[in-house]
Amino acid sequence: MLVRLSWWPELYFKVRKILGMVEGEQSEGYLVDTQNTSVYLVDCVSLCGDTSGATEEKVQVAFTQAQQYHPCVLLLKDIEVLGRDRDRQGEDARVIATLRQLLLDRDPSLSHPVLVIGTTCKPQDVPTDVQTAFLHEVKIEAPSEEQRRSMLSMLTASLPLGKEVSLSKLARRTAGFVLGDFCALLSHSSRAACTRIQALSFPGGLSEEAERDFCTAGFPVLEEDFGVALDQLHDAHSQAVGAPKIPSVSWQDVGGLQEVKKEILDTIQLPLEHPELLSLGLCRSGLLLYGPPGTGKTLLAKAVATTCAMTFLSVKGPELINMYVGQSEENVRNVFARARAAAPCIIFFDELDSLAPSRGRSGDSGGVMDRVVSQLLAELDGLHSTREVFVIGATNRPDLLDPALLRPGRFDKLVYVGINEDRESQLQVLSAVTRKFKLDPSVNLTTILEKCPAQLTGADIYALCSDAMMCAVKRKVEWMEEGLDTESSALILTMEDFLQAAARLQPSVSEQELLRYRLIQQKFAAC
Ligand SMILES: Nc1ncnc2c1ncn2[C@@H]1O[C@H](COP(=O)(O)OP(=O)(O)OP(=O)(O)O)[C@@H](O)[C@H]1O
Repeated sequence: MLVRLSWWPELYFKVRKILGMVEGEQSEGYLVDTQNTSVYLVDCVSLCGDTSGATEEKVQVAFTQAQQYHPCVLLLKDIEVLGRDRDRQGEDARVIATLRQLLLDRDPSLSHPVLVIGTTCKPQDVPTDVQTAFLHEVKIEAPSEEQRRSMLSMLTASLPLGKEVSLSKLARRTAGFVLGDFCALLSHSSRAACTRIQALSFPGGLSEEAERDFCTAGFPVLEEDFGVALDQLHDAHSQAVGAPKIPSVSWQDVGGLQEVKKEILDTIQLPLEHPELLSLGLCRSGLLLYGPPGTGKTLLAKAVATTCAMTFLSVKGPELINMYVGQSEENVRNVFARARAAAPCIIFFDELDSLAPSRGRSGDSGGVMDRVVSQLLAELDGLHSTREVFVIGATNRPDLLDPALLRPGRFDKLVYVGINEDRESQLQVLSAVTRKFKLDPSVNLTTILEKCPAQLTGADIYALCSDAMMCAVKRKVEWMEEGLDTESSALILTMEDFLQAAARLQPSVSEQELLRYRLIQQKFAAC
């Protein structure tokens, strides 16, 4: 693939300067330039032999071959794999020495040298002797919105796009995406377009040959196809250690919790809207939501991200813990790096207590958790220089957290998210959850709540509604079997569905647990 160097201006000017091209010229360039410069691409994995000698020989051959094409760029992909022994733990001194020598020894008689560019996504794994043999080090950050737009416009230049497709909008929705992600986005969108057209025009399916002809003829990719592809990619990403994504939870989806909403918005929205306040250096970047499970902590954080048009990176504490030495700390570092790349961003740490328990008490022999907590503290302290990344932590057990986490400048704002104990707040939640349902006119939400236990979390009310929905679905299926209803008619929930569900509803937080949470709340309110 051609890589447009203007996306990475620093790299662009260095390459042009070294290749002897006019310095400071403003036109855009490609890695494969028009001035008779070739790129000789070598995947370093293919250079790894069974023995040090074999690897050394392959490396030498690669350099000799590149020399034949000069002036050229020798692009060594994933250079960190060279100079590692076979189990990738220790270093292979022989290969490192050879590579260093090849990098440093250039034929001065050549007017245009072979320019060696090494690429890596793990700079910490590149042996120091190899790293220091390179003259320049260019860190390629995740592309900005403008660069993403420019990438999209180049990659879609030959694609027939629907009129309503806005590349600027797509660039805004793809914070944190890199070039590879855009290539995947395009192939997923084309596939979605193909599936859509086939389903519409050829419901019976196509023969293999007809399908090939159809694909060759081309078809327009619409905004909805990009939407499908983006959802697929975001889902795939979030299977790994979370990927930033702008959620679609509105305040209407959150019932009650007015006070908590206000506290969060004051902490996050105010500094974003009034950056002049930031210059005083008094802004918070961390907020801790605590309270019983299912009270809407995650939902609240998502709603804030949606309202402030921020990307949302959700990470569950245990997901970051890894058995390999140093990997857990690196996972923590990566989360913050991803968030910075997708700024403005909210990092939501769910189950924070499992990621940052009190140090010295976690009981793991290698002190892994202590190191993770220290890394997390360092990253939180570093947030003061990156103004657009906020951290929201959520936990059911704030008493288990390392106290250093709650010091000023870190998670210094604690907000209790409790269960709904009065019918008024329960009604607000029930109205929010049933907002998108089709209800029979006989449904009276207040009467339903009177039949429910006195103390309910948001998740309990959600369970009540999904149970009522199941009753309605069962009834509809029965009616359809009897020929009394059709699949296309809307699913309507009746009062009877809700009453059946209410009779079965068990509160998820017991009286005893509630008492414990109240004690915790009192303890932290007094701090
Ligand atoms: N205030 C609320 N308004 C509407 N729905 C709510 C509310 N609180 C909770 N819910 C519903 O309950 C579900 C679970 O809530 P959520 O995951 O936000 O709770 P949580 O406090 O983060 O739980 P946990 O501590 O177990 O992670 C939500 O998906 C939502 O459907």
